[in-house]
Amino acid sequence: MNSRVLLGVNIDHVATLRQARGTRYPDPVQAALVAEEAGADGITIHPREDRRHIQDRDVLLLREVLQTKMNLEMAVTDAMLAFAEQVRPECVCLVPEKREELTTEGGLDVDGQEERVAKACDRLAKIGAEVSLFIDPDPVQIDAAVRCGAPVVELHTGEYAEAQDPAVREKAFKQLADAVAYARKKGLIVNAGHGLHYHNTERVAAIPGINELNIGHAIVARAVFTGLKEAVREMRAILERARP
Ligand SMILES: CC(=O)[C@@H](O)[C@H](O)COP(=O)(O)O
Ligand SMILES: NCC(=O)COP(=O)(O)O
Repeated sequence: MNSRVLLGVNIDHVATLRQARGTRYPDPVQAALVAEEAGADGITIHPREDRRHIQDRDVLLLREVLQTKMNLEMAVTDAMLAFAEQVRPECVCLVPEKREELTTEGGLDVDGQEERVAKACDRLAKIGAEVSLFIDPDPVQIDAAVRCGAPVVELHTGEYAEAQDPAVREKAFKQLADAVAYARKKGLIVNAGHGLHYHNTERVAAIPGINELNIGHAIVARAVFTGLKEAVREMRAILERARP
């Protein structure tokens, strides 16, 4: 029987709500503990270079209190690598960042900056972090990830998740499913995420070979109406339904 699909809950946008007024609430640290109680297998946080949401204080406190695993998303910069060496998360996911972007727009171009990414992977492996590369579902990028020595890739599901035209969505889904199979053949652990919500996640979770889905914005949005515990439980149930 296939092992269950893991759920990584990204709590960035709890911090977005806090930063909107500069208050001390809602606290993403409290959100992480609630998400863990509700069934999250890990907590994803993305201290962006502009610190628009997650703050260093959040990361340092979470390091002390998380009971599952910390997946630290970060840009490939010396400053963020040094921060990861200070924090020592279980997992680090290297993502592209542009200050002007509303959210992550594409996957990391590993193929175009292989030496830089390989050095980052090596530096993070030395602190015992499991390194994941957030890439488009593209065999060229998957091959580059293998060359860089990353054991994990997280495939960007944005094109599938945000497609309005059914034909475009189906094409993006097939590209994603083919990329999962290709990456698995290369011996990689395959995660996925970005833009997944309560109506488009089940079929992604059902793709054979998917290890973990990282989902945040949709869970936090649902939590506004149902509460975070229920929102995580509902997403957990979708993953169980996809792969009983
Ligand atoms: C890489 C990815 O898709 C997300 O994990 C990332 O955190 C998105 O950035 P925001 O959380 O700032 O929207
Ligand atoms: N890496 C994807 C992630 O952590 C959450 O992305 P989203 O669900 O907030 O779009």
